Amino acid sequence: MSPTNDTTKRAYVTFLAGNGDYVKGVVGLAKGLRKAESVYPLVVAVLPDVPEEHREILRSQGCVVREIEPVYPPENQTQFAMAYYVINYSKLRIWEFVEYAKMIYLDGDIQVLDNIDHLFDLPDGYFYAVMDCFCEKTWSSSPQYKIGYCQQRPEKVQWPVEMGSPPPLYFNAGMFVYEPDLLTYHHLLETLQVTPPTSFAEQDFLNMFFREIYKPIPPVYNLVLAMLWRHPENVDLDKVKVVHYCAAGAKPWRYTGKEENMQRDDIKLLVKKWWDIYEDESLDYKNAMQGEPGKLGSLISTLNEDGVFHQRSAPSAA
Ligand SMILES: O=c1ccn([C@@H]2O[C@H](COP(=O)(O)OP(=O)(O)O)[C@@H](O)[C@H]2O)c(=O)[nH]1
Ligand SMILES: OC[C@H]1O[C@H](O[C@@H]2[C@@H](O)[C@H](O)[C@@H](O)[C@H](O)[C@@H]2O)[C@H](O)[C@@H](O)[C@H]1O
Ligand SMILES: [Mn+2]
Repeated sequence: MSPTNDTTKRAYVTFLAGNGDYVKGVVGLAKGLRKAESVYPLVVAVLPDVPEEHREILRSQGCVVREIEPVYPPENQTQFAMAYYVINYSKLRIWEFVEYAKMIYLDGDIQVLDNIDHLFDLPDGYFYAVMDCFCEKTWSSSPQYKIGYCQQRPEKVQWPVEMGSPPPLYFNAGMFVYEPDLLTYHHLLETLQVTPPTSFAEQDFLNMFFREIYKPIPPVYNLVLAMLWRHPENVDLDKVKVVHYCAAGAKPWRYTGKEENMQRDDIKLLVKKWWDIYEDESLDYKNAMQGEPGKLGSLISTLNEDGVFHQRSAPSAA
């Protein structure tokens, strides 16, 4: 289906929980999208525990702040790969944002280094995301990890016939292109309540739920950092548009360089890129809006329901 070309119904969306330091990740993301000259707003879905002071910081950076209620998986004894993953089920609320027809979800620990607005033009009816990697210790309880199989290099270790068919293509849920829709939203929540949780929480659940319409997009749209040491042959750093700081110790705002792989030159370069954007005051919303009109294209600001000005591109002449 041809995608909606109503640019007012397109937005980026991220998720923020807690009163900790992930708010820095979201500020960095908002500034990175501005540096990449994206013409769409960034919606931030915040849990009730995000303090008003953090919400104000996000509004002052031009974000549209939307409070969501938490989503919990059914009672379970699951050991998540990371204990805090349980809060990530709340990401499912973004299917309720039906004032938008097409959204690109980005984790708060993601940075956009190059304009990716063209992804909004992908045909409707599919779920687009980048394939993940199974080689990190976080996967150690999975059958793939135990036999050394990874979808990034399927020819390296063949999937044994006695284990049935290889797992379907599996995406990283830190970045995806999707269409908010109330029927899908209610189906997601109903299905969640009857689905036993697994180690990668909502990422596993989304992979199961959207497996029929999942379409892989190139790794330049979500560089899962472990790819740099697990599958360097699949990475061309000069072409990467989106960096996902999901490896242990890689969150730029917490970076100490002490964890495994964190002394790599490419990691140091990517962490510096994040900090350069985060500390660039010319990218602050209040300053960027005073830039010469040509710099940010002929933008039309509209007042949104939150009473926050945010930018939209002028409808293209074409
Ligand atoms: O304390 C937290 C933990 C997670 N998140 C949000 O949930 C996303 C997923 O968590 P994370 O990126 O840490 O998972 P990873 O990609 O590292 O597995 C983050 O990017 C944030 O957007 C948050 O806001 N506060
Ligand atoms: O709640 C589960 C999370 O699962 C994913 O992170 C994982 C995955 O990328 C593994 O492949 C890595 O090994 C690991 O480090 C990393 O944390 C998503 O990025 C995150 O948004 C969220 O869905
Ligand atoms: Mn992440």
